[in-house]
Parts: sequence; structure tokens; C-alpha cells
Amino acid sequence: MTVLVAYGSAGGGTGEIAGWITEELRSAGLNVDLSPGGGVTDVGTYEAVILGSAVYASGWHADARDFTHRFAGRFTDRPVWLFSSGPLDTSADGGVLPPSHHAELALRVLPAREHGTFGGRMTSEAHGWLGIMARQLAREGHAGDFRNPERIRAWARSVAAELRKEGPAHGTQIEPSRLVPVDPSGPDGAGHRRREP
Ligand SMILES: Cc1cc2nc3c(=O)[nH]c(=O)nc-3n(C[C@H](O)[C@H](O)[C@H](O)COP(=O)(O)O)c2cc1C
Repeated sequence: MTVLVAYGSAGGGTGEIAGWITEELRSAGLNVDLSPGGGVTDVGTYEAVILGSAVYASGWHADARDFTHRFAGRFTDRPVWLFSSGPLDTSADGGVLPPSHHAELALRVLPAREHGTFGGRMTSEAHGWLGIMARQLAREGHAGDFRNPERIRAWARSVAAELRKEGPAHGTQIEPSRLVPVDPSGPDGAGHRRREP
């Protein structure tokens, strides 16, 4: 089974998380391609996808947003998992955090079966605008690495176990007729959304 791990990351912290997830999936015997979401042009060959993003100002990185819009409605018969990396504290390890509106949209339109939130990382060595913000956040006491590799790796192992148990033929089964168009001119217009029951 070939799995795509795609991500949006400005400072590299979320890219590293995607790398940890990739390692766990490969250890479980899965073939995995790892790529920034913006570089993915074709998802036809993948039997499952994990899409993750850093959170900035309560929203997803452009690479993850673009992936969502580009491939809306393409995973009705294949499983998708989502993750966000953001909080600069340990709140993500303390319970389920609500998804951002971009993650909420991706859950509906890809569609995806689950969204997990992991802590983020902000270091004052970041360059450019990130560095300026990071130094500001550091002054306010928010800088640090709040990612939890063990929790992230355990999450990836549970995804791998689900994939191996279900096999390639059993994805998130949503009939195309249950997808209805949304206004693509709207701020979150992405082609389709799941029809309300
Ligand atoms: C300007 C700025 C805004 C941020 N806004 C949020 C936010 O709204 N919610 C959140 O959970 N984390 C927020 N963060 C924290 C980032 O999501 C976190 O640092 C993340 O690990 C960055 O990932 P990256 O290194 O892959 O870009 C913000 C960080 C910066 C610098």
C-alpha cells in the first residue's frame, strides 16, 4: 500500500513531524511518499493520505489549504487523516482541541476521517518574518518546542495499524452523490462538501 504524507510548514517544525509519521508508517511496512502539500499534483496512485499543517493566526499554512482545494472530493473511497501542529504550550497533549476552520473544511471536503492536534515549535533562530514573530513570542514567554514525538509516533502507529487491518479496498466510503457543491468564490470554497444527513 502506498501512502502520501503531505504537509504545510513555514519553519520546518511540522515538516519534521511529517517525517516522524513517515518513519513510523515505513516501519509498519507501508510505502510512503513525503512531500510539501503545495508540490503534490497527482494523488491518483495513493491508497491513503495524511495531510498536516502548521497553524498560523488560527489557520492552516497555504500548502495544506491548497492541497485541500485541489483535491476536494477525491478521497471518497480512500482514507485520509489530518493533523495540525500549533499550540505553543502543552494543551494539545491534554485532550482533543477543536480543529481550525481550515482543518474543519478539509475534514468535510476531502473528506477525512479524523483530525489530531499536536503541540508546535517556535525557536528564536527562525529567519525572516518568522524570526521577528518568534522573538516577540519568546519575549512573551511562548517560545519553545512543545511537540511530543512519542505521542505523534503513537498516533502514526495507530494509523498504520488501521490501514493494515482494513487493507487498500476499505477507505472512507462516501457516495459521490452525498457530496454537494459549495460556492467556490467563498473564502473556503473548495468544490464540494459532505451533504448534511
Ligand atoms: C505569527 C504566528 C502565529 C501563530 N498562530 C498560532 C495559532 O493561531 N494557533 C496555534 O496553535 N499556533 C500558532 N502559532 C504557533 C505555530 O503554529 C507553531 O510554531 C508551529 O509549530 C509552526 O510550525 P512550522 O515550524 O512547521 O511552521 C503561531 C506562530 C506564529 C509565529
